[in-house]
Amino acid sequence: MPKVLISDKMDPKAAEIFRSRGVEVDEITGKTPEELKAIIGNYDGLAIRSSTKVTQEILDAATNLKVVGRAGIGVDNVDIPAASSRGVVVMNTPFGNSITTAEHAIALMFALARQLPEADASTQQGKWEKNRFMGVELTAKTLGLIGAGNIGSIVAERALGLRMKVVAYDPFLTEERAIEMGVEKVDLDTLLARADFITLHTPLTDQTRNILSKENLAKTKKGVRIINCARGGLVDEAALKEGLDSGHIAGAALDVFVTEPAKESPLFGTPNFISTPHLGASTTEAQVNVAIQVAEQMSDFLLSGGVTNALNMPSLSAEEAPRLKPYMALAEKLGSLVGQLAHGALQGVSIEAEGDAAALNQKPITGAVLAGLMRAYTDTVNMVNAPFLAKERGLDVREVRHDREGDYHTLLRVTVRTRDGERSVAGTLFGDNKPRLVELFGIQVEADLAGHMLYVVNADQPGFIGRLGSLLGEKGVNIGTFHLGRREAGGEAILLLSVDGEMDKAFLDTVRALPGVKTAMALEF
Ligand SMILES: NC(=O)c1ccc[n+]([C@@H]2O[C@H](COP(=O)([O-])OP(=O)(O)OC[C@H]3O[C@@H](n4cnc5c(N)ncnc54)[C@H](O)[C@@H]3O)[C@@H](O)[C@H]2O)c1
Ligand SMILES: O=C(O)[C@H](O)COP(=O)(O)O
Repeated sequence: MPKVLISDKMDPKAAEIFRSRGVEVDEITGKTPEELKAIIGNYDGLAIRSSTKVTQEILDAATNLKVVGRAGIGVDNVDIPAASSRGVVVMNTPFGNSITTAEHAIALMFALARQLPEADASTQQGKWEKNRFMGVELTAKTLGLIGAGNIGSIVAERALGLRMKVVAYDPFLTEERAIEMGVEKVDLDTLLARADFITLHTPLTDQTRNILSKENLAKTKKGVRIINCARGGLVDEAALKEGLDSGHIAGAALDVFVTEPAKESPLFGTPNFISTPHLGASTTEAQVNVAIQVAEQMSDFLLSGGVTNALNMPSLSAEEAPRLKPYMALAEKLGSLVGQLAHGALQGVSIEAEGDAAALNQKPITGAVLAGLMRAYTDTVNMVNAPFLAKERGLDVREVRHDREGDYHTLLRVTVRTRDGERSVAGTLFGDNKPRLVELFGIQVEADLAGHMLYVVNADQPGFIGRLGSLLGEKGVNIGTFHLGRREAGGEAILLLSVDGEMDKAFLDTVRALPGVKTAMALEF
């Protein structure tokens, strides 16, 4: 009988379902990482919320682990690459707590508008300070939504019901979807300049970290009120404190903090600052939803191999799996490459299969392309929900099969359409199972897309590769593989290098400063 550990506080429904399905379950919460390491080897499944950190170290000790189930949305507490490399499936419950979290954001918006916590404390101290607490109305105010995914769209719907005007910044939001949601799609600077209230609903990624930085907070309207129910790290907490102290920011409400549990913070005690201890998902209804979903999903997987809402595995029948697996790895890499390189809101994507690939079931391949593509924007996407999310967001997805065979016996081509035009990448399988990029934006380049990669577009000039190599050497960046392609002699050239470590902004800026460099970006696979 498979055995599951529930390591974070979860609704009792989860344990009930595991037991009724024939899965043995232990509920042991509040363990330190060391204590968890000592017992994790006994379990086939681990059911968590946000407290348990599923690190590489824990996974190393989890010799029997097959599945991690997150009763909730964010999986930033799980090392997904480490889990994938150990064959551990990671699942979440992407919709079970969205309404509840959106309601918390709205509750905090009201609390800020009317200074409810301070008014409550003062009244209960017998002060009756009727003149101290002058609030603002929400009606006709502008709400700036940063991130218009599941939770963001529910917040927008509620805010429109409150007769607010909603402006949204989300690179993934299409004009059509914005119109459907009744919001105005704007760029970040416009949102900062126009919003009376700003609410954040993005995952924490390299692009969103510090999205409300000191610099961006300075661009906000005087008197702005800020709400963060998404992830700590989206707002610069020190700059927020300065803005509140100076009076530029009229109020701020944080449910999430850079360091959690947040036992101390310079923000604590600041007038017009409200905080809650990561309560976004904490309602009876949401906790029952996510507990039931995670227990059902994990039981299905452990008992029959059924896969739902996995972040690192497609849903597949046992017969198709071996043949499709390398194609899906190729598809996800091509999607991820084009997602990381495409600029501007995506409008459409076409997935073409040629040669042997044309004979395969296209759905898992499409799912893998879309999951790779959208992972640049959301960490809740997986191969199963990617096509649904793409449809919901108005992305035009086309699948094309060509019977013809070109230079390769099998080929996948992914073309994305943005407002700036079309961009296309193509790849094949070497030896029927090794994914290889063979074309990038019309340039022939052969590369294995893996790990940390440096992407450089430069003018094809003698001496350039030497200069780049010397710079990498000086900076102590070790090159793993080196791939080169060019449009024509003396024209535009592309370099793709796999390197042994992460590259920071300062390093990329030095590459960008080399003569002839047009673009330099860090890519992750
Ligand atoms: N406080 C809580 O208890 C609580 C509860 C649930 C979810 N969350 C968090 O809320 C966040 C949103 O959840 P969701 O379900 O709506 O996720 P989602 O994936 O449906 O939506 C995220 C949105 O952010 C957008 N986005 C990505 N990068 C962006 C960028 N650079 N700028 C602007 N927008 C960008 C994406 O395109 C997407 O539309 C997640 O981080 C989740 O972990 C917190
Ligand atoms: O991402 C989520 O689902 C929320 O952050 C909820 O986290 P919790 O389950 O720890 O309340």
